[in-house]
Amino acid sequence: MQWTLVIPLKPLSRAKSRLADTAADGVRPGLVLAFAQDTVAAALACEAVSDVVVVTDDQRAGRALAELGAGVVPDAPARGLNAALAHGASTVRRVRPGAAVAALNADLPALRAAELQRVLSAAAEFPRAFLADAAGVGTTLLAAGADEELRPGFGTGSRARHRASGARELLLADVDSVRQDVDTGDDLRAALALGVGPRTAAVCAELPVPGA
Ligand SMILES: Nc1nc2c(ncn2[C@@H]2O[C@H](COP(=O)(O)OP(=O)(O)OP(=O)(O)O)[C@@H](O)[C@H]2O)c(=O)[nH]1
Ligand SMILES: C=C(OP(=O)(O)O)C(=O)O
Repeated sequence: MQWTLVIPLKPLSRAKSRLADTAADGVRPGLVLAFAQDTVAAALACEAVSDVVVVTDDQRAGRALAELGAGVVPDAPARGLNAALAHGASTVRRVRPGAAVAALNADLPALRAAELQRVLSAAAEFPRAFLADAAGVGTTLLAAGADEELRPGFGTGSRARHRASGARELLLADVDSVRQDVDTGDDLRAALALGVGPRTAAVCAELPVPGA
């Protein structure tokens, strides 16, 4: 089964406020962009991924991610993360009705294509399925097969919300790189320990990140 990934990205200047103590205002937008570039590059390298659509109003990020091969859709609803994801999924399905779609966070700088492949293969067994984040509270991926609405419920406590919505939780071992989202300095250190992509590594080399 081939998937279209829908990746939401806030305007860089407002994104990842919880990383303010790790990356100052002057460097944080570049770090957030590097996370998104490494996420998109790994996603596009996954055999189960036919294409990637980024939902963002950020011009700089849109250009950089299009250069990697992503499609870019403006965040037309401007009503937050879940509205952006629903808009991305419906934009994909206007062009390709019945496409299998999966929402993936843009803050997965350690993402490995082979691990994403395993998650998507497992997701293909269910109408809707999701993967919990490393903290065990949130979600990093929500998948909807052909003819299923995505019905995204991302945000604080989304693991319980997605489970309650009837989506199947994927209980997989050895997919840490798909679970490791980066919200805080500790998350960044955990991602660096897993091994981040080249763009994040380059930005982090300039940061005073203990453990880097
Ligand atoms: N297009 C779009 N993406 C969003 C929006 N809100 C969050 N995102 C993205 O959704 C993903 C998960 O969001 P969070 O992990 O909470 O990221 P964040 O909002 O930048 O982080 P904080 O400022 O620390 O809360 C990230 O890829 C964000 O860039 C939104 O309103 N529109
Ligand atoms: C967007 C989410 O959370 P966080 O803001 O913790 O990344 C989520 O886990 O659904």
